Amino acid sequence: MKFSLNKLDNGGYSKVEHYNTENVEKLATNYHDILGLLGEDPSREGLEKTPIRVAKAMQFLTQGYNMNPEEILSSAKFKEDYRQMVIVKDIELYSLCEHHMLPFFGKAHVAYIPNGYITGLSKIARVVEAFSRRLQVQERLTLQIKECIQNTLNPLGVAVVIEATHMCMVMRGIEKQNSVTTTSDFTGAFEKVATREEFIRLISSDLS
Ligand SMILES: Nc1nc2c(ncn2[C@@H]2O[C@H](COP(=O)(O)OP(=O)(O)OP(=O)(O)O)[C@@H](O)[C@H]2O)c(=O)[nH]1
Ligand SMILES: [Zn+2]
Repeated sequence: MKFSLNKLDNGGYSKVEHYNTENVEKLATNYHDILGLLGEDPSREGLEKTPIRVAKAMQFLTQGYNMNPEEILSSAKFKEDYRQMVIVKDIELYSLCEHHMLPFFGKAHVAYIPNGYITGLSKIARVVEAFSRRLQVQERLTLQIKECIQNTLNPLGVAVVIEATHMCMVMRGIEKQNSVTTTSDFTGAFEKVATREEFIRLISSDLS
């Protein structure tokens, strides 16, 4: 079965240029076979375009591999003397666990204390996006965000907390509907208990 992205992409709203056409077509061929292996009839009307839809969805969900988070941060790095905590909290994230390729999703809270340079606030959220949109484990995601900010901005400290629900623990496996996993990682000034506590207090408060 040969799939062509352009032929099937007739919705008019998809930005084809963001997809790797060759890979989408190869993925679609494989998803066609997977549908058969799952006991479905890939040729029935409702599933006709499913392989190419899934292929595009998977490319979207893993687009972080094509992003360069260090470059994203450096692109909006401004000299500034502000040396207090900057917190961007409640950054939504959607990722895929690398063990089951099932979604995990939740929120990231990120803080840093500038040391001569600040960055554009949206860039912090973009860094979260660049590392989330890959096959991940929550611990590595937390660490990569922290290291990227530390290495690119050289701040006095970085703090990252992620709270997430893993569908591989909800929809299958242990089937715990309400379990939430929290991971955290800190550098520099945030290794001091008082600074860390201030950060935790501010991300827990509605006023921050
Ligand atoms: N540490 C960590 N574990 C994760 C993450 N996402 C999924 N997992 C876990 O990865 C583990 C994989 O364990 P395995 O025993 O190899 O896989 P499994 O038989 O599917 O495990 P169960 O989920 O317990 O059924 C499971 O315990 C998952 O809960 C993550 O982000 N971090
Ligand atoms: Zn999993």
